[in-house]
Amino acid sequence: MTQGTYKRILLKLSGEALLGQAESGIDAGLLARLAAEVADCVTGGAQVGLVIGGGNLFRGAGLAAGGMDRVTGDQMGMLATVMNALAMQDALERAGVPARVMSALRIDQVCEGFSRRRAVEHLRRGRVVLFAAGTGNPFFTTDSAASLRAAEIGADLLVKATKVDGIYSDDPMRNPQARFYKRVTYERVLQERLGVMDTTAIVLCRDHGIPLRVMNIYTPGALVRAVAGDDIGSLVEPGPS
Ligand SMILES: Nc1ncnc2c1ncn2[C@@H]1O[C@H](COP(=O)(O)OP(=O)(O)O)[C@@H](O)[C@H]1O
Ligand SMILES: O=c1ccn([C@@H]2O[C@H](COP(=O)(O)OP(=O)(O)O)[C@@H](O)[C@H]2O)c(=O)[nH]1
Repeated sequence: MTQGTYKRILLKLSGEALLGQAESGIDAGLLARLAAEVADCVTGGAQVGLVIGGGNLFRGAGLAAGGMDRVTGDQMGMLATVMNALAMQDALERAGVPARVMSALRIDQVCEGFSRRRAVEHLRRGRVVLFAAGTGNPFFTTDSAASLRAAEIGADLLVKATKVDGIYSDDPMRNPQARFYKRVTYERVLQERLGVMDTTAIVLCRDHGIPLRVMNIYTPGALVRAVAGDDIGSLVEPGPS
């Protein structure tokens, strides 16, 4: 990969990781650092779409485990992603980068509704677009929303910034013996059920030929390097398994 390979990227930020050192909600310092990194990518000429999870606030599956109706829980999870997106929009604008939240659920007094054409126009004008409320449907995840939006906007890279350094042979949080994969095919991720991203998201990336890079959200400078085409974290790409 050469420098500046990627012109339009979709970045998926873990909601859960936004907790950082905070006891609940969002770690303000971490948010500001991430916003500064996104700003560096934009200054460097990349168009950036962002999907933020909601796991620091609510997850439908967790609420359902406590007895709540699953669809209601997922709706709360989607609204949680809107809150995170608003916080990031604010942080980006304080970092000097214009940004627009577009929600898959209509909340007209708070942000724009999602429209692919308007999203692409915002990106062309140098605005970061924050795709909030996931896909707008229950039973999906923000990983799937990230793949979906990446395909819709024609992103040439999807970056998943999460709590681990990349993709391993097993969950590295549970199995310290897990082997790190620098490069891996979509097929292998699916066949070996490598759990770093859900199956729907991986299949969408595979079917639309979108390269996927998985990297650690806590590594300073990692995003700028990923956008510049540096071999950081793990890369999922087409090819024989
Ligand atoms: N094979 C694997 N390689 C890497 N991470 C894995 C793997 N299997 C499970 N995981 C776990 O997946 C997590 C990332 O997915 P997820 O919990 O959906 O996070 P996020 O909040 O970023 O969406 C990692 O923190 C890691 O513990
Ligand atoms: O298209 C979507 C995306 C998200 N969610 C809900 O929003 C929650 C937060 O998203 P996610 O778990 O993907 O966040 P992350 O793991 O990135 O923090 C999910 O658990 C779901 O309950 C949903 O119902 N539909």
